[in-house]
Amino acid sequence: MDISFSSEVCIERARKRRRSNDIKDGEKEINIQVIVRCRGRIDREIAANAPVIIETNFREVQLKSPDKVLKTYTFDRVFGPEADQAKIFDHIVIPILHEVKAGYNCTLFAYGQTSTGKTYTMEGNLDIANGQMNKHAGIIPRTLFNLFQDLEAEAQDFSVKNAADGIRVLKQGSVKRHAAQTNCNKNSSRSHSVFFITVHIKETMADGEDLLKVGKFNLVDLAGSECIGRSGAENNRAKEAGNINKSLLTLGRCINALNERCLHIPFRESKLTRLLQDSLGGKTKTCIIATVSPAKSCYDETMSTLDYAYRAKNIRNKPVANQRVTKKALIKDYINKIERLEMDLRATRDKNGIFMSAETHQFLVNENKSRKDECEELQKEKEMLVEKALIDHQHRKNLQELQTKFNDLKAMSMGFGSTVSRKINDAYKERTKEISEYHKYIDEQLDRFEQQKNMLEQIFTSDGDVVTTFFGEINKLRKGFQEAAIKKDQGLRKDSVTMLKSLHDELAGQSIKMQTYHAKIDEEISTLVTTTQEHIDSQNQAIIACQNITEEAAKTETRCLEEHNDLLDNAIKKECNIATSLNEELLDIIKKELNKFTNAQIDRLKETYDKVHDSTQQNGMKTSNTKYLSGHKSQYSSTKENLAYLIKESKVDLSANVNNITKGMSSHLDKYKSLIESTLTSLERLTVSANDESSVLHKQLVELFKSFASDVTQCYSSLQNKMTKSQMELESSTLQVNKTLKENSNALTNF
Ligand SMILES: Nc1ncnc2c1ncn2[C@@H]1O[C@H](COP(=O)(O)OP(=O)(O)OP(=O)(O)O)[C@@H](O)[C@H]1O
Repeated sequence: MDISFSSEVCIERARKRRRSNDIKDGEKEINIQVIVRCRGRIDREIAANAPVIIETNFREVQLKSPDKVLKTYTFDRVFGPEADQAKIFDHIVIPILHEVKAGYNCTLFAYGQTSTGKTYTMEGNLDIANGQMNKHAGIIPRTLFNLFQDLEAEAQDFSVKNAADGIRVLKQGSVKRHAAQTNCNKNSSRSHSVFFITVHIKETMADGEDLLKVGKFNLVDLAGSECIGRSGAENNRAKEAGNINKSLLTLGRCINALNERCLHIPFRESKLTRLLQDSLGGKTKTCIIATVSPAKSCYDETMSTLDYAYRAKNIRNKPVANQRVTKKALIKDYINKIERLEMDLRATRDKNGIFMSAETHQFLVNENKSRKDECEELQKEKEMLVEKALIDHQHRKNLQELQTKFNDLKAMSMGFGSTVSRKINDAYKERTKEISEYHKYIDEQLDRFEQQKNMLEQIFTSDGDVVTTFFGEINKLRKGFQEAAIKKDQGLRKDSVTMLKSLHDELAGQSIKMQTYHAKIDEEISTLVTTTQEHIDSQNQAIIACQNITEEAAKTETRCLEEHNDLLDNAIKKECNIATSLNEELLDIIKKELNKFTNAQIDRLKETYDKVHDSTQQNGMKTSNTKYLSGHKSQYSSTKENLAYLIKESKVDLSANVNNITKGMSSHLDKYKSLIESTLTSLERLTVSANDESSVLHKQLVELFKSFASDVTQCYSSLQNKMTKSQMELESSTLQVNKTLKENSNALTNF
């Protein structure tokens, strides 16, 4: 259970200031301030000879084993066992109090394992002797004393009369705060405590108008952060520890989410984080005091506390000073609030409607409507994102197809390259073959020439001149032929080389083009893949955030409906019980009255009869007036019979009436019950379809209750009519009986 106490301090500064001096907020972002306080060893640790593993040094904490430093953490400030309560207050709290007095909202909370000194730091010893606080007094009493010291110097007007008054408020709260013994701490706090101090500072302006500056100081003493097993908490203690762990776990998750700059911070998942929402990443100035034990036995918990605190250091808040308001505006604001609360109270007392004022109901309806709108917007956004995701999917598919095509192209181009080079090789081989064949042919021709030359030389040896001339011609021819052959060969070679070169050049160009093309496609595809991936990632993130918000909204909505449902449920049950007990009481009264009446009538008749009988006997008229008496006797007995019949009839009538009333009542009661049951069923149905329109739910609830109220009124009025009718019938029967009795009595008198 979370407990919060509240106290208000109002400081009036008579100092006159000009309006132009108002502080304008810089709205700068600042980190949460994180302080570590390590206490000395407590008796239990000394008795167990627990070695000390922590060393503190101005801004550093070192976790040590006997011979080496295991880990070093740096914080805004670190205090060791030598730092007493006064030092902590002077160094940490005094600067915060200045901010509070300047109109900022500030939060200071103590976090740490059980028995590390959170409560000692926040509350300490609350005793006051001779108007002075104890030297072990913690931050809260010192804050109160400090504020009231200020008041004694300058103030004239305040709501909490003095520091002792404030400490009394704190003590009252502390009594309610659940404390129990665990393995680690004799007097362990099993809940979180939040002490709010609101300081109103009045300043009178040059024009005589009063301005109020409001600063709030939230002092939070969290329950121990230890794990259940280690603390030795059992049964209910373990359950408490579970709840504590849940809220501290949520606090840790919020700190992590803030640290990682996540879109969604799960503040609403626990009451503690809902309370501290503005203190974590909000407009409040926040300071965390992490308390640790120096003992080795607490090594794991100390490390976890220091890690937790270290993460919190990165959270950034944007403190904004509260607007100064005129006294009138503030009072008007308070009056409005009080009026709203009074209306709610009246509505609850009168049990009219749904136990809340129409304004609050309207406010809830509006809130539900805006939630519904928000849900619809989120739904639309979700649909849009799903659509986009589908497009992305298609995009991906296209990309895959493109990739396949590209691979095919690549394979094709590689195939083409190898075909071309094979063809070139083939052509080259062919040409080489052709050239070598040509060479062979020329060589053969030359051989033939040589043979023919030799032959002709033999034939023409006789005529030297002719032969010489002939051979000269032949040689000329041969030379020409050789030259032509060489030329032809060269030409052929040159052509082949040129052709091969151009083919080679063309191929090289093609290859470069191909490579460029490949590179370009590669680049395009990788860009496309990266962009698509980024796009998909961001869409996925947005979808997750959207889902979280939607789930959160749905949860809140369901919780809200459940609360309303419980409220209505209780109201209906209460009404039903009242009606049943009223009806039963009424029936009882009627039955009793009827019995009383009937018995009285019978007694009276019996009495009259006895009197008559006695007087007849006493007067001795039995013998002399036998005839006369027997006449009267028969008249009397017939009158008696008549009377008995009349009484019987009226009794029958009365019991019929009672039956009728009972029947009517029980039928009304049944109707009433079935109405309540059907209302409950509709409520359950409405709760089940919590995602349905909340405003419709509200309308239906209002309608149901209207018809319920009119049915109840009808039931009561018909009941009342029946009662009146039966009362009238009773009266008339009574008159009839009285009349008959009178007649009987007259007859007896005459007799
Ligand atoms: N700085 C300190 N100097 C002297 N004694 C201290 C100091 N800090 C804590 N102690 C003592 O240690 C014991 C445990 O402290 P305290 O009850 O404040 O722990 P806690 O962290 O609030 O524990 P829990 O989470 O179980 O409530 C108390 O007896 C307290 O007086």
